[in-house]
Amino acid sequence: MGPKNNGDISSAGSNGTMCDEIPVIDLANPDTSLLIDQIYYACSTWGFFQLINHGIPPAKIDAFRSAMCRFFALPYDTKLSLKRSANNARGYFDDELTKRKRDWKEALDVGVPGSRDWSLHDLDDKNASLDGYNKFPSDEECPNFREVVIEYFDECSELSNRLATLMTLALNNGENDEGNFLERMRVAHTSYLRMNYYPPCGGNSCPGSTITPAATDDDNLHNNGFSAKTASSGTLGISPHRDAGFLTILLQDSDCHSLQVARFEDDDHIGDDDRWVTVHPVPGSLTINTGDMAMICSNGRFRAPLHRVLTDPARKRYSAPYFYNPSYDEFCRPFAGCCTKTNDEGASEDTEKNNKLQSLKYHPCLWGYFRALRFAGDLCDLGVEIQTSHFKLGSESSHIDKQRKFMEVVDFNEPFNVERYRYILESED
Ligand SMILES: O=C(O)CCC(=O)C(=O)O
Ligand SMILES: [Fe+2]
Repeated sequence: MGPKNNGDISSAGSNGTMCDEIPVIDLANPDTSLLIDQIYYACSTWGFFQLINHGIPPAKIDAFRSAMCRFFALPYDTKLSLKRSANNARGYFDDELTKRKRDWKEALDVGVPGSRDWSLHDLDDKNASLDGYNKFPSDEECPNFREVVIEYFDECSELSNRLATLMTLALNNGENDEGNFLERMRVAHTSYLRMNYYPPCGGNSCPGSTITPAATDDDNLHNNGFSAKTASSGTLGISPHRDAGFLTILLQDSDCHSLQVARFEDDDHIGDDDRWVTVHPVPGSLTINTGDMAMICSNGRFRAPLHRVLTDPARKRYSAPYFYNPSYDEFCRPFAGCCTKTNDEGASEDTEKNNKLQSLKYHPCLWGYFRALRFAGDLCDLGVEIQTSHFKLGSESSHIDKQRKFMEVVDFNEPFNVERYRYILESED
């Protein structure tokens, strides 16, 4: 059971309904049980919160932010030379598909090396992993970029571990029953940091482009080959999606209000503007959200919230989500503290506590399989995108069987290749 008290009166109306601002949580709060209550409330209602006093030194954030701007200002050809490919999920790209639609942005993904040793050459064989190899610009092309990004990455890894611990405490009544899961994730996480650049783009015109965004996805709208969709409120930088991993730490510009969170989830009305609440970043804060794996581990108590990004008609926007992900071979399953025990596990001994718990809602989900399918779906159309709903008990999804077959043949120390596994992956769902 989660804490009783939502712990954040600024986020709840007097009648218990939510106000339309995502909660702000102070990580330096010395009252740990209040902090845990606040995290439970935020993750189970919005799935989003803004974190202040998070402990990452402002100087490291500033250095990282300016390195990111320097990178995107490089000549297009230099960035293209770092392009990710069908068998390397890491690198530069400007053609991402979210929900099978192209986004209006450029991005660079870097992730924890397979060797977990940043001092090796990026293309060293020991650095191979399911997500591939990092592709940093050279020091001549972008001085100090690599060091600064790695420093920020390491800070995010540490902060993520701290947040994941608080989240599991929140789900287990303040008891750390999930120490093994947390420790496996700490030492073998497969996290990556995405740097995003959203060029200015208004409803009907995008500077630098003579073409209007209200075109089909396949039209070239930008000299980089972008295509865009329009929401009634503007062009979408990223279509509505949920983050796949355990949690995300998002660094965003505080003067751009482009990130929106779905307040109500009803797939029939996902495009309607009244479903979306804009995040107004508190200066110095980081925006945290829970992902699909946290939703499964929490047996559905934590939300993996839908969110989207609008472009801005006048301003450039930079953002950097750090996705904290489990080990590829981890089967994420609902924590014991969130589920009723079955009779043979001793439910009768603890009936009162059990009555407050929920029955098991999800099958275990192999993170490496989920990740591989999301990446494959970013690049090509494999059919319906994999979702946590495919792992719901009773959903009859073929993914349960496919992930078992995948686990039997996959080598997580090798870059993922869609074609090699297509015979398993192609979906009938
Ligand atoms: O740019 C943002 O604010 C959010 C980015 C995001 O949601 C993502 O990359 O998954
Ligand atoms: Fe996201």
